[in-house]
Amino acid sequence: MHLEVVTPEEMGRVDRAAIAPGPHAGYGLMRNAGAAVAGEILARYAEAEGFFVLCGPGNNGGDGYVVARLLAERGLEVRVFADAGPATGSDAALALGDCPVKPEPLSAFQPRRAWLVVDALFGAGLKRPVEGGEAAIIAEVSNSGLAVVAIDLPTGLCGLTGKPLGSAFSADLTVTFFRKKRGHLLVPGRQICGDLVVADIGIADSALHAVGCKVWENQPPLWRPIWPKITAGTHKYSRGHVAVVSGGAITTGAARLSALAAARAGAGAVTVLSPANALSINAMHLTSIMLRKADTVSELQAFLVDRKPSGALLGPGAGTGGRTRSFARALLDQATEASGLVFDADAITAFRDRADVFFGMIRASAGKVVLTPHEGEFARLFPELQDGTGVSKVQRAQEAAERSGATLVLKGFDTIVAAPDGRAAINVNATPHLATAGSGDVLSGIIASLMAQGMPAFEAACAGVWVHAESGRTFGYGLVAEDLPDLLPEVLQRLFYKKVTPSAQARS
Ligand SMILES: NC(=O)C1=CN([C@@H]2O[C@H](COP(=O)(O)OP(=O)(O)OC[C@H]3O[C@@H](n4cnc5c(N)ncnc54)[C@H](OP(=O)(O)O)[C@@H]3O)[C@@H](O)[C@H]2O)[C@@H](O)CC1
Ligand SMILES: Nc1ncnc2c1ncn2[C@@H]1O[C@H](COP(=O)(O)OP(=O)(O)O)[C@@H](O)[C@H]1O
Ligand SMILES: [K+]
Repeated sequence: MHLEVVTPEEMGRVDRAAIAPGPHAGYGLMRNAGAAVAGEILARYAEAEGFFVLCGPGNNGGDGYVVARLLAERGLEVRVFADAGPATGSDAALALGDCPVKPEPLSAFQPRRAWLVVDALFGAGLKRPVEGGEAAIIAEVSNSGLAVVAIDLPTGLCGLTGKPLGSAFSADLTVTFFRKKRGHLLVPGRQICGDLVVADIGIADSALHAVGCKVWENQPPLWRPIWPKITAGTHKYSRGHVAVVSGGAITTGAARLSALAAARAGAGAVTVLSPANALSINAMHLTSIMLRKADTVSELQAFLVDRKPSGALLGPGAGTGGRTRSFARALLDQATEASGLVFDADAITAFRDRADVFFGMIRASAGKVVLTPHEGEFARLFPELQDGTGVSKVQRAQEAAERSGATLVLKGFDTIVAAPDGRAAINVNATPHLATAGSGDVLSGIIASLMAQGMPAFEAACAGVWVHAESGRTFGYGLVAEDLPDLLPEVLQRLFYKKVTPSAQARS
């Protein structure tokens, strides 16, 4: 499985590198692309009574002419619609020349029951909002309810941002080539694409080297090889010790959710640091998790010196005032290279008017730092990068990571993890069932735990986001945040399952 996710511009560079060898290599790739699309159509829509192929003026339209030819050569009923023809001498012009079906104008299009629409209007070359004749035909097809197969990208979907540019098709199936594009995975693009198939059209993997892609789909191969190992010599503190800062008497639940999640994710010891006024309520609800009083910075510092936790989490239920800010400073100041620090929820909001101070503290810290904002919290620290600016969610997270010096987890259905060095991952296994109070507290606890166990920040964040989402999917309807930590063992068994025979002796 290839996990790189490219931009349309990067794909263009890959295409150009692939077609450099000869004058007809471009048309060769186009024929392969069209054959891949036709193959998927025949496999999935064999019962269609006919095929409308809508072709644009560029190479996406060229792919469409290839599909039309291949379907027509099988004796199937095919009608092609196009307004502007391809540029003379282009690959698309060669494809049109080989196509036995004469194009009709878009205005002649009329839906017919049981026919399939093949969308080859615009793909990676979409440059401006879709309007006019193309917008009209998109509306007509949408109203007709006919199934749509999109070539490369549904027309109107921006392959970079995942957002529509003007009118856009909603496809049932999208067939793209070589690698997924960001717009296929970001919302709403992911929904607009329908099923997504990535076809091999003969471009060598090495063509990616020149592009230096640093964005991946978040899947276990990215981080499973460095998931913390346990052996016969492991003891509880060598598995990582996580400190979770609790809020006051009526906001303690969030920290306990995080603490339990940290323990379930493998930390050998977890301590809740509680204000005096919440000690008894925390004590009543904690069993394997330890508890220590920490009202002041000096009490926190004494704990850090005394117990040397390898991870800490500040934010869930912590409050947005001076205690949270001074605790953040103490954690960052005393961190070593082995320390993993997560700042979530209130710890992010506490710095809303002092973002640059916070970023300065993060940069000066020796620790591995992860910030886990949802869009609202993100906008408080990075108002100029908030959603709606036309910039993709991947780029917003990358810029925020670079600016803050922390690994960013920008949450949502399409959570982005971005490292300050430009690496980023797009998560794809979340379920809307995760939209429940406290679910983010569980996530931050898992990430703190994985860093405390030695994982680097980017991989810990990617792994945490994936197992958190997988837990949500495993439960489904009725999920509340309390369920998530208890689902982690099942998810981790599936992830690391090893067959054990009855006579096998344990070696590790
Ligand atoms: N070897 C390869 O390269 C391979 C590429 N492949 C295929 O090529 C596709 C990319 O092709 P592409 O670059 O020609 O872009 P494409 O999506 O056809 O659109 C460009 C045209 O549309 C126009 N236009 C844009 N927006 C518009 C709008 N809103 N409203 C109206 N017009 C608009 C734009 O006009 P212009 O701005 O130049 O005036 C230009 O004429 C890719 O998606 C894949 O399917 C495969 O064959 C595999 C091998
Ligand atoms: N619609 C959704 N689809 C998938 N995941 C979601 C959705 N809404 C929220 N989530 C996930 O649920 C978690 C919620 O975190 P957050 O908003 O911080 O909640 P809380 O503060 O209540 O703990 C995040 O991991 C987020 O990515
Ligand atoms: K298309």
